[in-house]
Amino acid sequence: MFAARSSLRPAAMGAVACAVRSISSTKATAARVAVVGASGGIGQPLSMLLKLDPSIKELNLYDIVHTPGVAADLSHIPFPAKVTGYKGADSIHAALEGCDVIVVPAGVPRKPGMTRDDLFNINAGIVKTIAEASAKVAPKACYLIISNPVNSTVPIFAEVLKKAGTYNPKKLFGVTTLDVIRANTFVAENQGTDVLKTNVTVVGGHAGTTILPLLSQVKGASFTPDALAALTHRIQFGGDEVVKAKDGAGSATLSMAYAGYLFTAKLLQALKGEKDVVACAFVENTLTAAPFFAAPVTLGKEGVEKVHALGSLSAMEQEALDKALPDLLAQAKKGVEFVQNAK
Ligand SMILES: NC(=O)c1ccc[n+]([C@@H]2O[C@H](COP(=O)([O-])OP(=O)(O)OC[C@H]3O[C@@H](n4cnc5c(N)ncnc54)[C@H](O)[C@@H]3O)[C@@H](O)[C@H]2O)c1
Ligand SMILES: O=C(O)C[C@H](O)C(=O)O
Repeated sequence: MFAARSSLRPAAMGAVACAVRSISSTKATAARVAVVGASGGIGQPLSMLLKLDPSIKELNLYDIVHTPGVAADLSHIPFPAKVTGYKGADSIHAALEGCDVIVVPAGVPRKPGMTRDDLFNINAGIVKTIAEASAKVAPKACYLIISNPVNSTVPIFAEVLKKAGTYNPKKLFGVTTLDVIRANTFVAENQGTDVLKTNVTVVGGHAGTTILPLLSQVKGASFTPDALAALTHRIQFGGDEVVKAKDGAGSATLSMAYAGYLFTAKLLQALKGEKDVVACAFVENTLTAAPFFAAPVTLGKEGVEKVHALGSLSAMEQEALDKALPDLLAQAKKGVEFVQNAK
């Protein structure tokens, strides 16, 4: 339980637009943010939530399709961010240039029966192209990777930046906030507690059994052994629940847009100098043998300020962590080799 309640629910997420708007007159606007994959199931609602954030000055929407329409639509919402649509590969440099934060929900989603790793063959190339453009025109930006499989796409992004000589491990994040908000929802339901006061730390990776909710650290909670096993499984396979319910029409989009916005908003607050901003994210660290591992992170003006230790784990959590590490290592290696072997 590292994150305070406010750290996962920024004030601007009062959800009611007028409440958000009332903040806009009091906060200086500054940030330039790009969304890559802005016309997709996640990209559109995420872009809308970002448009409602008064700390954003410019919102650049890039995709290979439809961005002029999405941008025109969002531009009529009366918030400060200037929204511009960029469509097609020729415009990616213009879209990313000068951005402080680049959020990446580009690529194909799962269908029932698929694992996230099954998306690798298509999404690895997409993410590599975006990383190359980022290294060229926005080498100092923070990069927030949503595209799956996150356990491999983040190492791909890092490897491209390393090749270009622009990699800064403090500024590359795999977005695992959806695992945290799912955990909060399911735990509060199970415990009969206020979901707005529930904060679960989720570490590890973002795929099945690599997702490790630390339920032993939830303050005040008490789980039966059956509930513990069922909740852990539901948090780990929450994505599959949505994929199955959508029945071929994709994976989580709305909850992911909310999660993506939440993490972006936290980062923007920290970049502006706000202190003690903590959120879980999949970042490079030495907590385990895996090169990237989701953990609670203090965010600061330069990105990652501090990666927190995992704290004490139950025997079940330690066992799950030990089992997840070979998968995390293999999935990271697959990403790195994809870039190293590319022509
Ligand atoms: N990290 C997470 O927790 C999480 C949660 C949900 C989904 N996802 C992943 O996010 C990705 C997007 O999901 P979605 O439901 O929005 O899919 P979607 O198909 O609805 O949208 C993807 C968008 O990416 C665009 N795109 C494709 N190639 C591109 C390129 N080269 N450059 C820029 N844009 C490109 C498409 O045109 C489309 O608009 C998937 O890989 C999905 O698995 C991750
Ligand atoms: O399940 C998926 O494929 C999408 C996403 O990673 C999720 O957790 O919902």
